[in-house]
Amino acid sequence: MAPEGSPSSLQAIRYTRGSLQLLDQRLLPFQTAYLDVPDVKAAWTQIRDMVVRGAPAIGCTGALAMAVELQTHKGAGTEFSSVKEATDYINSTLDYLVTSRPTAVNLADAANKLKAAAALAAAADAATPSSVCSAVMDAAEAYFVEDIASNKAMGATGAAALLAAAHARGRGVGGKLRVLTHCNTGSLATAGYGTALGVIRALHEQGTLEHAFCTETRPYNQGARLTAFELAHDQLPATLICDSAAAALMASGQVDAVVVGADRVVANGDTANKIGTKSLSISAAHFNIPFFIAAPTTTLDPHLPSGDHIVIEQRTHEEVTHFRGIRVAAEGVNVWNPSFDVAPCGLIEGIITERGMIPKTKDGVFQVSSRERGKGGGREDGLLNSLWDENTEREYGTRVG
Ligand SMILES: CSC[C@H]1O[C@H](OP(=O)(O)O)[C@H](O)[C@@H]1O
Repeated sequence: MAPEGSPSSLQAIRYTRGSLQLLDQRLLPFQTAYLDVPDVKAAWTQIRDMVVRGAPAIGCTGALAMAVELQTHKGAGTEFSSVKEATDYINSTLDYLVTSRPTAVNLADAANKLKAAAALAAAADAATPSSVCSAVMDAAEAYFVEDIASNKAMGATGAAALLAAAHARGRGVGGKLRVLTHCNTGSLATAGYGTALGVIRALHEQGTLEHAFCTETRPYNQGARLTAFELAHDQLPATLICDSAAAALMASGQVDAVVVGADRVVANGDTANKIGTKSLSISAAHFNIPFFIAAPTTTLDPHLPSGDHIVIEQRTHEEVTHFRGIRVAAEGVNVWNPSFDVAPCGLIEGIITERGMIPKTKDGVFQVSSRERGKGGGREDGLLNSLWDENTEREYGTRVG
């Protein structure tokens, strides 16, 4: 099962019922290799080691790993002796999965939706362990397929938003935009097409992209290794810059808009994203360049009031001191390596989701609420969105991680 729109060489996730493989993104762009994911334990390690990365891709991987484990190791439910045994196993396994990386909310979002699917199935009159497991596998597959549909919808909304904001500031080249992005938010970070990079793809498809700029995104180099790979693959006009060159590029007048992804958008619109995003939002504000977030509603976390509540993942020293196993920093120095930082809501022009743009209130903050995640909201609800409603909010409350 591969959502259409993700070319095979850019397919981060390969799935059919009972089989899950991940493109090992640590080897890109030098080597294309897929790793099997036999169960949730393997998925936990591959997410932590960033074999797969990118908030939506992490959520999809976690959901599909649960599905594969139930199908191949639990006999699609026949191994459980009761409905309670099945739901208890599913819930505890999903809780373990969420501990692999704390900042991106998508993994917790996927876990909560699969728990909701299990709870709904378990409450049915003729519930059996197999019917509960089947509901969870269906929910996991729906989560995967819905992600690419979300990205396509976001692309269209985002392209219109960037054009309007840039033109309102008298920016653009013959109506076309020069757009700067950070990290990797494309097919390699999602089920396909991408979030912020999906907006850039949509501009290109509409003939309104003048040029794309991507930052290298130290220390994991998602930009230099992954986004540059995607832009070259799609033959988009693109230039790679060092992270430290972003403000100078803006000062040179070559940037009409900035669009980045997200790992967690909280209630007031503060947004956690790859380290360096805060700097970009401050520089964009200084140069009066519109700064947008593109994120599916699976990345919204209305339970946290503001960005200072977001857990920021700290990663290894070696990510900074070494590159592909070769030491590039002096011995004996300490390292501080937060993997994310928070763009303040006041510097964000708009939050682009598959349900449209989340508007800013008059006092310069956003009101991200669970209603963006539940029924309605402009896009035909898939299975999972119909599962996520106020009851689920009450029952599962604040997310883990
Ligand atoms: C659409 S991907 C969102 C987000 O995830 C990336 O982080 P990582 O590569 O560490 O998983 C980056 O922050 C992207 O913007």
